Amino acid sequence: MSANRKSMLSSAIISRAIRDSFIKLNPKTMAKNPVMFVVEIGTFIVLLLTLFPGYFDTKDDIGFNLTVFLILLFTVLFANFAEALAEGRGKAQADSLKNSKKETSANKLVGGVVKVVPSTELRKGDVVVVAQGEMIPGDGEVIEGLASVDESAITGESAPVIKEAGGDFSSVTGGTKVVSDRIVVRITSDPGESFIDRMISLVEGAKRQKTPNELALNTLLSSLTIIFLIVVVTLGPIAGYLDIDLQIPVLIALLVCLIPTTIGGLLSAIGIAGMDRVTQFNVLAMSGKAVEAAGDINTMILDKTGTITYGNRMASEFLPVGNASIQEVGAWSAISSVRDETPEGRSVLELMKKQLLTFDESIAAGSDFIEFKAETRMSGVDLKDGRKVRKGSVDAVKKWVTAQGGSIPTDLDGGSDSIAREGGTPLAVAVDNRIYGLIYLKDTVKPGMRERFEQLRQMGIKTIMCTGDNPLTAATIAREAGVDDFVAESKPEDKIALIRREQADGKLVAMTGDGTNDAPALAQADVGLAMNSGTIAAKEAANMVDLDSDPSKIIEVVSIGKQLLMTRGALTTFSIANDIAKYFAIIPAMFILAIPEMKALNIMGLGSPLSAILSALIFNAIIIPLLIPLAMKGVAYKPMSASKLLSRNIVIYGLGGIIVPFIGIKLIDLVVHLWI
Ligand SMILES: Nc1ncnc2c1ncn2[C@@H]1O[C@H](COP(=O)(O)OP(=O)(O)OP(=O)(O)O)[C@@H](O)[C@H]1O
Ligand SMILES: [K+]
Ligand SMILES: [Mg+2]
Repeated sequence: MSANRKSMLSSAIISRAIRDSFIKLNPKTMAKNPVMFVVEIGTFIVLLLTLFPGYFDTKDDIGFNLTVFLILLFTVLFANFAEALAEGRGKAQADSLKNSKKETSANKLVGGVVKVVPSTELRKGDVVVVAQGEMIPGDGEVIEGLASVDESAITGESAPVIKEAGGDFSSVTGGTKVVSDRIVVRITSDPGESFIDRMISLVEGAKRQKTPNELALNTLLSSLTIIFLIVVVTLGPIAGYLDIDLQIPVLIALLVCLIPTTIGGLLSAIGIAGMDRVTQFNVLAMSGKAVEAAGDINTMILDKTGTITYGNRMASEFLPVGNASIQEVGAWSAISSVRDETPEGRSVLELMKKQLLTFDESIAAGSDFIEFKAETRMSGVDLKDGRKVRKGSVDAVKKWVTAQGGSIPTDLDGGSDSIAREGGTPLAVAVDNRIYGLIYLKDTVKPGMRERFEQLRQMGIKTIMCTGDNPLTAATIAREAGVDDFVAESKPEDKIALIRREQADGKLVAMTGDGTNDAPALAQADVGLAMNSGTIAAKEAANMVDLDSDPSKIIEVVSIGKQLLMTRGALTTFSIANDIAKYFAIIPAMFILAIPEMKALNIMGLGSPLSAILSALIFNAIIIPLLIPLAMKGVAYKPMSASKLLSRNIVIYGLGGIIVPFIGIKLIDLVVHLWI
C-alpha cells in the first residue's frame, strides 16, 4: 500500500479515470451535480439539433451546432475526469487492501480446545490463538501473551510493533501478521465490519457523503444556475420582440458560460483530493466532514509527553534528600520499579546499572505490585514484611507520606523545583512515611515545535498543552515549546472538561489520544485523532486514526484541512470571476447584428460573433482540466489569519479570475478565427 501511495498518478489510474469519465455520464450520476447536469442536458439538446437539422429550426447551422455539441460534451467529460482522477488513487489503494484481505484460517478456542475455522466465521467475542508466522484472523484485543506484529499491510511501516495484553498496546488488526511469539486474541468485530473493511470503503470513497460545507456551496451554485437559466430562457422572447433571431445552441452556449461550471466541475474533486491527502499522510479520516472540521479548528489540545516532547522520559539522576544516601535512593527507586513496565520504570533500572549501584532484589520477592495510574500518579510495591514502597509525582508522594504521619524533608522542594525548572520531571521516592529522594526524569522537546506552534498561532489557532506533570515542569516545557497555554496535573477527565469549556465559547477543538480513558474526550472533540497503537475504544471514539501513531501529526492534519477549505474558496472565487470575461465575449456577439452599438462592448476585439461564442465556450471547457492539478494538490498555502487569507484570496483568485479569461479567450479566438 505504501508503494501505491508514493506513485502519484500512474498511467493505470489515468486510463481508469478516462473510462470512468464516460461511465459518469449516466444522468442518474450527473444529477447529483446540478451545475454539470444542466450542461449535460444542454449538450443533449444541441446533439438533437445537430442530428435532426431543420426539424426544430430551419436556419440550423450543422457545422456550428456540431462544434458546440463537442465542446459541451468535453466540458462534462472534463468535470467527470477531475472527479474520477481524484478518486483514482483511493480506488487503487482499496484494490491492494482487498488483495491483502485474503481469507485465512483461524485457531478458535472452543472450550479450551483449538478448532480450525475459516476467518470469515469469526464473530465478536470469539477467542483465537495466533502463533508465529500466522495472520491475525480479525480485529481484536490481546488477552494473553506478547508478540511482535508486522502491520505493514495497513500502515506501510515495515518495522514490527509489540502487542501485549492489558494497557494501551493491546489492540490488533485483522490481516496483520505475528512475526514472533504467540498471543491469545478476543475478536472485537463481526465479518464485514473490520478495520480493513472500513478502510477499504473509506479510501475508495464508497460511502463518501457531501460535507455540510459542500452542501451549502452546492446550494449556492444551484441557485446561481437557476437564476441564469431564467435569464437565458427569458432572453429568447425579449430578443424575438426586438426582432433578433437567437438560436438555441447560442442560448445554451451563453447559459453554460454563465453558470459556475469551473467550480461545479471541480468541487467534488477538491473534497476527495483533500481526504486523499490526509490518507497519503497515513491518517484515516472517517469522513470528509472530519477533514473539513480540521480546517476550522480554533483550539488544539496537545499532550506533553510523547507529543511535544520525545516521550522517552528517562531516569538520568538520583537525588537524595534529608540524610538519605544516593545508594538508598537508588535501591528504593529500583525496588519500586522492578515490576513497573512503563518506560519510566524500566529506565530506573537502567540508571542503576549505569551508575553501578546495586540493590537486593530478594526484598521485592512476593510483593504486591502497585501499577502506575494517571489518577494516583504513583507506582510501586507493597512488600511482604508490610512496608510500602512508592515512587511518583512529588505532590502525590508528599500527600501519601503526610497521610501516614510522615514529615517532608526541607530540601525536597528545592531539589524538585530545580529539576522542574530544567523541564525535567521529578519523581519522589518513599518508603512508608519517609521520603528518600528524587529521580530526575529527562525528556526533550522535539525539534521544530516552536516554529510549528508559531504557524498555528498565525492561523489563529490556540494551542493548549495538557499534562499530568507538575506546574513548574509544565511551565518550562510550555515556554520552551512555545504553546499558548498549559494545564498541569491534569487527570484524563480534566481533558474532556477543557474541551467542553472551549466548545461552550464557540470554539472547534482538536485533540489526540490513545488510551481508553481518552475515548470520551476524543468523541467530544470536533477532531479526535486516535493512535493506531491505541485501544479499540479510543479508535472507535475518534473521527481520525493515525496509522503511524504520531500524535504531533494533528498539526499537519489541521493544515491539510485548512488547505482544503482554502482551495475550495479560491477556486469558487476564480470560477465566478471568470464569467465576467465570458459576458464580454458572448453578449456583444449575440446582439451585434441587430444593435451595432454593442460593438463597443467587444473590448477583446474578437474576430467574429461566431468565433467569439466558440472561444468563450472552449475557454470555459479547458479551464477545468487546467485547474485539476491545483484542485488536487491544493493551493499554495501560507499560515495566516482567516481575514488576511480572505483578502489575499480575493486579490489573487478574484483578480486572476477576471484577467486570465480575457487573455485566454483572445488567444483562442485568434486560432478559431482562422477557421471560420
Ligand atoms: N511509571 C511511573 N511511576 C510513577 N510515577 C509516574 C510514572 N510515570 C509517570 N509518573 C508520574 O505521574 C505523572 C503523570 O503521568 P502521566 O503519564 O499521566 O502524564 P504525563 O505523561 O506527564 O502527561 P502527558 O502524557 O499527558 O503529557 C508524571 O508527571 C509523573 O510525575
Ligand atoms: K461557466
Ligand atoms: Mg503520559
